[in-house]
Amino acid sequence: MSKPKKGILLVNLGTPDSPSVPDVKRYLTEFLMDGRVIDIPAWRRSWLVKGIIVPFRAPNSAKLYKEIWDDDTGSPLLYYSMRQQQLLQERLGDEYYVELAMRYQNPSIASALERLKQMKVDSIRIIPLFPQYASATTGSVIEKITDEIRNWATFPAISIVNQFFDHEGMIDVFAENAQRYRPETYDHYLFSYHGLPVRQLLHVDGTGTHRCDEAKCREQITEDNKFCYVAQCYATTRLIAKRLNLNAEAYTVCFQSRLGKTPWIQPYTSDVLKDVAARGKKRLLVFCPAFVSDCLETVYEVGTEYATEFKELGGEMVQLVESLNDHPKWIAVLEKLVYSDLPEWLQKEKMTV
Ligand SMILES: C=CC1=C(C)c2cc3[nH]c(cc4nc(cc5[nH]c(cc1n2)c(C)c5CCC(=O)O)C(CCC(=O)O)=C4C)c(C)c3C=C
Ligand SMILES: [Fe+2]
Ligand SMILES: [Fe+2]
Repeated sequence: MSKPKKGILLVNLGTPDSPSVPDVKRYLTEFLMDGRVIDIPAWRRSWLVKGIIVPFRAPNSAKLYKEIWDDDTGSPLLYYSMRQQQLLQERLGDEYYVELAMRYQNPSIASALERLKQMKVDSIRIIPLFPQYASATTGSVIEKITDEIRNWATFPAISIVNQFFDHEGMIDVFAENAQRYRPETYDHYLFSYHGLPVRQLLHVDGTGTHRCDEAKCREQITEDNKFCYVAQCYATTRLIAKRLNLNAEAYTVCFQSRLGKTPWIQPYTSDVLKDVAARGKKRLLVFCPAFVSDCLETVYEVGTEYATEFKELGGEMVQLVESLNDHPKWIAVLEKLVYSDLPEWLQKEKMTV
């Protein structure tokens, strides 16, 4: 019998094929028609997404995508995801086949799974590239993969990394990336995570018994909130802050990229900018630890939009700490996620983060 062949499937969110309006429309339609993203009845979602959100949003989103699109490498999200795939493949060697897929658009999950099937792999390790668990991201990737493989005649051994919000190596890379900006020279620090509609914070213990109790989730991960996105965002923050010796008054956790009129997780980053500017803070260092690759939401929303807004409010500068991208230590973390049977938080005796 030949050596075992192990398949690895990295999955990130997705990006349009190009910054043209038709490609952005196609991307937004697939993304927002996902029932885990816009979690309302299908007929209303279809009417809202196809009739209102996409026609009105796509031309503006296409302009923003043009701002971040590189002539040679295209979308930063796809570029860094491909680098992660390539570098992880180099680290793991030829016993492994590392595939990359995007939840929306290309390379598609169906095509990546088909390639793994054709390679006759014995196992598939699925790594959704979202440190903190959310139904709209990791949950959606798992649902989509399950749908795609439903009719396979034979299943290889399949395993999933469902969260890695407290991975020490990941925390180290964010802290190390901050060092190059001399963090001690800033007068406040933001940890700006992608937001979610509040109504999606149900089932935070996995049984449907508990919903998010934000006041508690800000403090600790427990048995009752171990799948809560908010609790995990605060836990990631505490660990990075500890690595950088930041005390609790020096930083604020906030949530960006709100869509629509329903309440999303608060505080909103745009409100926090106003608040810190009013408190006379001038120099902000901003971390975005929900993203493992730089993308529209980091490069443009934080690096350009929030930076401009903050200056208009009287601030001096906003510095974005780049994401994990192709940092060698991040690729080493991915390698550990390939090997580890249990996530770090399950290996600890008590959940103390
Ligand atoms: C942490 C990861 C993410 C969560 C959680 C998430 C939830 C979420 N997003 C939208 C709507 C949009 N998000 C958009 C872009 C975008 N979102 C993420 C990640 C998460 N989203 C990333 C990495 C990106 C950037 C992709 C890129 O190509 O660079 C967009 C598109 C851009 C725009 O038009 O503004 C939308 C729309 C919802 C509704 C949601 C939760 C329910
Ligand atoms: Fe998003
Ligand atoms: Fe919570």
